[in-house]
Amino acid sequence: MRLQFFKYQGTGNDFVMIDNRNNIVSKNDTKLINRLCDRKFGIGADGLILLEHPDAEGDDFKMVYFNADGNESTMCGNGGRCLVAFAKMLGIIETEANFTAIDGPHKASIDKNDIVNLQMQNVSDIYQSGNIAFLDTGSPHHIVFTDNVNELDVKEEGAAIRYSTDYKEKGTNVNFVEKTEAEDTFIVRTYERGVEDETLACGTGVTAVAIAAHHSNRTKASEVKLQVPGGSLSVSFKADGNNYQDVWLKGPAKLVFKGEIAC
Ligand SMILES: N[C@@H](CCC[C@H](N)C(=O)O)C(=O)O
Repeated sequence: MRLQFFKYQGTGNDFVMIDNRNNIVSKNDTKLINRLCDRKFGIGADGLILLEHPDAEGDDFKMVYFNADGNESTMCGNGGRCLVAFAKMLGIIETEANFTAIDGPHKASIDKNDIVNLQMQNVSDIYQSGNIAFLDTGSPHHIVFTDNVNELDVKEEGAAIRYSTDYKEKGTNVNFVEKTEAEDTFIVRTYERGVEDETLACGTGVTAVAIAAHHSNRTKASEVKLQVPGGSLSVSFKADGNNYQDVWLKGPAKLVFKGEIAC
């Protein structure tokens, strides 16, 4: 069988996209999904996303996300943004989208330059102690504020935290963050669970970083700019004490190529 796929990237976080409205891919086929994401034996990607018919009334589509290891996982912010661009390319939406992912409903908009603004879940549960924070923005994120982010071995240091006894059950994503000279701008490098390596960007990760930076008074901005190895993202929110609402993740989402693969 030959499978039609589309490859997208959002600030270098890359995804295989499959239109699964006819159930051509089984969600239990971990081996196949892992192989499609493999950079030597497959297409190559940090994750794979199935676009499916919506379950919820008023939705345009449903998002089902898998990490590169082939396992279904929690929310992917950059993947959600890329899925909106994919839905536009398929003619399912024009400039606005409503869809449901594993963490609940999302709204999004896309402009003529493929800049996608995606509403993320509200956050109120934030652990913060010194240079460390932990919060869930649809996916779990451990955050380390540091002053030498570009000198770190993110794969080695991220893995040590991800597999530590604190997180051993489910694991976590790990973000290393440095504040720039600008009051509202941070540099972020992320180790992703399920990829088990540094990726060029992580949407739920930068969302967590923006909220943690504001919560710990590292910035007063309610629109935070994040510089990641793959480009620039921004996160805006309304803060009321520990409650972060109306949280939006914004940045580019681009088609890289499309093709067919034997499987
Ligand atoms: N790249 C993602 C996060 C994907 C999920 C993560 N790997 C996990 O399993 O928690 C993003 O853009 O948010």
